Amino acid sequence: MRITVLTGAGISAESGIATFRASDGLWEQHRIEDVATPEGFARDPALVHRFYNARRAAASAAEPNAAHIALADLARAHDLTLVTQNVDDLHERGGSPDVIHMHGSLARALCAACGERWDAPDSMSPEDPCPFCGRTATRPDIVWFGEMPYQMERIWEAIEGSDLFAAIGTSGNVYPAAGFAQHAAHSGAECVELNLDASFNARDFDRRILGPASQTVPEWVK
Ligand SMILES: CC(C)NC(=O)[C@H](Cc1c[nH]c2ccccc12)NC(=O)[C@H](CCCC/N=C(/NCCC(=O)O)S[C@H]1O[C@H](COP(=O)(O)OP(=O)(O)OC[C@H]2O[C@@H](n3cnc4c(N)ncnc43)[C@H](O)[C@@H]2O)[C@@H](O)[C@H]1O)NC(=O)OCc1ccccc1
Repeated sequence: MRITVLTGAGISAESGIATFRASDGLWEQHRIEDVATPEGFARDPALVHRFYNARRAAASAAEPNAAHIALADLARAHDLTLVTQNVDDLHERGGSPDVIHMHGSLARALCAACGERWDAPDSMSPEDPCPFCGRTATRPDIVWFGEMPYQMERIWEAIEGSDLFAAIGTSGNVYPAAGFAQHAAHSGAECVELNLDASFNARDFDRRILGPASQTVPEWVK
């Protein structure tokens, strides 16, 4: 079966990584405008680097959970396209061979001057020179609000060719990811969401499986 799976912060919650909209979520402690926009980075790059250095430390201290591992099993049994909004590497450490990080990755750095990318050190600062052009315009390789997500052609193609589309642990209010289920439904795919509670775009799904992902995903994959 051709399957496209979209994951969000909820799949990494049980690995101890904060989600965005929970009461103790990331957006409770930081204004999106300050830490996840190009304008915020231009205003205060040191603040933004501190924010992502802390998330990079949290991600490396975390372990993949049963939901990440179950999706690696699914990839062995089916033609799976795994798309994540998450910037952690728990899918890869959970055994998933090929993950599309549509919002970028904590593991990579990007030079805003020459566009080159390289493996990010644990801690980055505005003074870090680009190893390619030497200029100090280094940023995390993360897609911020107002920026175009990565590999969108490949994602739309996978969705249009899918028999089944599943969204796991995402609240469905950030676009274009929140529009994938509707697009999949229009392309004839069956749509299912696995979440703690119904998402903002719940109407786009044929059915939903409620509960913690580390329990529902292995059950669903079986
Ligand atoms: C706020 C929203 C309204 N704004 C947008 O959508 C904007 C603007 C916009 C575009 N189109 C629109 C249409 C309508 C309205 C607005 C827009 N979109 C953009 O700016 C996008 C880019 C958006 C990407 C921003 N970057 C992120 N992340 C990286 C940074 C970082 O990580 O720091 S978004 C970030 O927030 C989103 C958070 O959502 P979730 O992952 O779902 O997390 P959340 O906490 O919300 O929910 C967790 C869920 O899990 C569940 N859960 C919790 N625990 C568990 C558990 N244990 N088990 C199961 N489930 C669980 C909970 O119940 C909950 O449902 C993710 O996408 C995440 O990646 N870019 C763009 O449109 O570019 C254009 C363009 C076009 C041409 C040329 C140039 C540009």
